Amino acid sequence: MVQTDNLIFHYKKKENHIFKFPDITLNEQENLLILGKSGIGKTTLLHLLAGLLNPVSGEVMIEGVAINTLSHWGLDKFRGQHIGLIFQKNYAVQSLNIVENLQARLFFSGKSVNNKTIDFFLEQLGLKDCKKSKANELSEGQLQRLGIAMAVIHGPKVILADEPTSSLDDENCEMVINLLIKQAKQTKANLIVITHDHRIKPLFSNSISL
Ligand SMILES: Nc1ncnc2c1ncn2[C@@H]1O[C@H](COP(=O)(O)OP(=O)(O)OP(=O)(O)O)[C@@H](O)[C@H]1O
Repeated sequence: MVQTDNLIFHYKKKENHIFKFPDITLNEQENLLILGKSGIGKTTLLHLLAGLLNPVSGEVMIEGVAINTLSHWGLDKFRGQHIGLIFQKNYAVQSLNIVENLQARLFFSGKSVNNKTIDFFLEQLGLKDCKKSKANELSEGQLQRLGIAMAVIHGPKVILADEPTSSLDDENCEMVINLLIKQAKQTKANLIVITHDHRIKPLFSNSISL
């Protein structure tokens, strides 16, 4: 479950540029697409939802926990266990191969490393043939799909995706969104995608525009 209440934010260096975000309420298994033009604050909202930024006022509740009340350490732990983040940039460890990156992700979220689960995601995301390739040997599209696998492999309750399809062709775009929707359904998670990629709008029944 995800709920926000009166979220207001500004960056320290831009105190007169105030963001006021619409309230979001997502019950179990509800997904949301957040649309909006470049620079409107989509990534900012996603970072507030992930607790990477602190609101000036207002609250973000995830699975009944007001995440902004957690300690720095508590928030890191909560995020590692319950939130799957897909960034515009990929944060895979460059010197590790695909399988090692996924093993590390599972290890750091406190989940047992299950090679069957890893193989399942590699198959679904079309990464099986390059599973021994290091991250720095992958194409942009392959890196983006690795980022998606890293975000969902530990079964988070909330999946937050920032432009997950920006470097994907039409075929991979639909495949990735369908996989995210399927994964969210399987683990009864909420999926929130922010984008200005209008190809994915028909795949969501629930959307807001900033
Ligand atoms: N760390 C920062 N410090 C100051 N201003 C920032 C910072 N990050 C973003 N901004 C500003 O906040 C505004 C919103 O940025 P944000 O990245 O949230 O927009 P966006 O809707 O995600 O854009 P895009 O679709 O281009 O990724 C922009 O004007 C941006 O310049």
